[in-house]
Amino acid sequence: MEYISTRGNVEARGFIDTVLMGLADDGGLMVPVQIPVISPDMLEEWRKLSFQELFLEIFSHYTNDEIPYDDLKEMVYTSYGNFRAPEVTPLHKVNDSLYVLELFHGPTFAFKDVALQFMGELYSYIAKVRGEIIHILGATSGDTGAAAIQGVRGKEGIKICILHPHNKVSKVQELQMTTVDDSNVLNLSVEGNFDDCQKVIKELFADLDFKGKYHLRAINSINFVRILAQTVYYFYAYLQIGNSGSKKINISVPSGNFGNIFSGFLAQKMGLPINKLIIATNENNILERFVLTGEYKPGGFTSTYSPSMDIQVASNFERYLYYLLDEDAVKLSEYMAGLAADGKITVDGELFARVQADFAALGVKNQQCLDIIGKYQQEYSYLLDPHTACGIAAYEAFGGPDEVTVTFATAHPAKFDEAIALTGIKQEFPAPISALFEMPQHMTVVEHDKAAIVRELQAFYG
Ligand SMILES: Cc1ncc(COP(=O)(O)O)c(C=O)c1O
Ligand SMILES: N[C@@H](CCOP(=O)(O)O)C(=O)O
Repeated sequence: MEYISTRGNVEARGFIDTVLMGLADDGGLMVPVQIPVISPDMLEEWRKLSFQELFLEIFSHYTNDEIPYDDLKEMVYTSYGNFRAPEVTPLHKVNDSLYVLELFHGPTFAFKDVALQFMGELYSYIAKVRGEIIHILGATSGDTGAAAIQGVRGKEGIKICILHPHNKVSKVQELQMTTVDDSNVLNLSVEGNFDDCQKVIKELFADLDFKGKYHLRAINSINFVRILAQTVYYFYAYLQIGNSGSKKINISVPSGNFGNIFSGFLAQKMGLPINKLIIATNENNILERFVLTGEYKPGGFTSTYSPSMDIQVASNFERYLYYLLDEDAVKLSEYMAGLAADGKITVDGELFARVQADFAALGVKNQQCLDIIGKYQQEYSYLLDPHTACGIAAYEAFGGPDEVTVTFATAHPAKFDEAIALTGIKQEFPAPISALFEMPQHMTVVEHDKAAIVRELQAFYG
């Protein structure tokens, strides 16, 4: 398997080089030359596999034996050894038409742990066997940063710098990142929003001299390995539901940077028969507007009760557009140039019809999000975090009578008590979260100014 850029100007390369490249050197995103297709018989075989075994099967189609099987296996088992659920991502049945896939049993209580605990092991492995210097640079609206830091803290040969928007992440998210005192971790708290943080890091990755000189590596979903690791739980959820009779299976995904739902799109292309892929967003509803109107137009940032999804510029939209344009890198580059020049992309006609066939989408208002949390607590004694609540609202909007919907629970409610408290519900924090409130914090507050951020990075990476 080789990997190329959505923009067509990067020579094809293997798995490890793709991981190391992160953002493609031509400013695009790396994708496999050909997506492997899993036959229905093979899928049936996979039904009996554990999460870890499924992970190994899926990755074997992508890694070209660049990592010996036993090494990969060890990384996978180590990555999920510290999850609080033996199934890694257990499926919780709410009622006959709704399941919740709990993706929050990792060390930082959010779905990002699933891919990032593995990426921590992978980067550590690459540092050892290839002698590569690993200087991670990432942007976060709260969860990616916490999971990535946890995945690599204290690891030899690795340094990590994470930019988060100052005072725009939840208190628990901030504490998870900033109470880590390992010397290989730097937290920059940027006066701005997540889009501002992501824009700076993308500019730095696109500056090939800077990227090369400081050995910058990506942990955000611009890195294809993040997307691939996230496909595993789509397969796992689908196969765990077992025989749903004649019912079709939908998946509802709280969405922001479009990485998680793109993993579902990839799983579908690999042959997983998902019925509807449902995009759930909050009031930053750029993705809903795209699915409803064909216009993708970032702008009008709003702070909401689901802050991790307060995102306007969705990184992986480019990967989807590439497939929508039938893998035509020239056309894709024209669309992206149009986005840079006009601030929007519009698709119509047959392309727009395909978008509407690929996704359903709902932007959930703040009050509706709180109402859903209250309703599920009252009716099912099941406490949702505000991101998951958006996913449930979208299930309620799009789930059909002959369908079962799996909604992804992307975070534990304890991470977002600011919103939960507004519903009047009092929750108990898990011990590792309570402990954070007693620990000293380490972060540097910086202006939203690229030059100031670069100075911090130069001093840190050396
Ligand atoms: C809790 C939570 N839910 C949903 C999302 C949205 O996921 P994605 O950015 O992959 O669309 C995020 C952040 O990305 C998140 O942290
Ligand atoms: N919500 C995310 C935003 C970054 O998304 P990523 O999937 O590209 O890492 C976060 O928690 O930081």
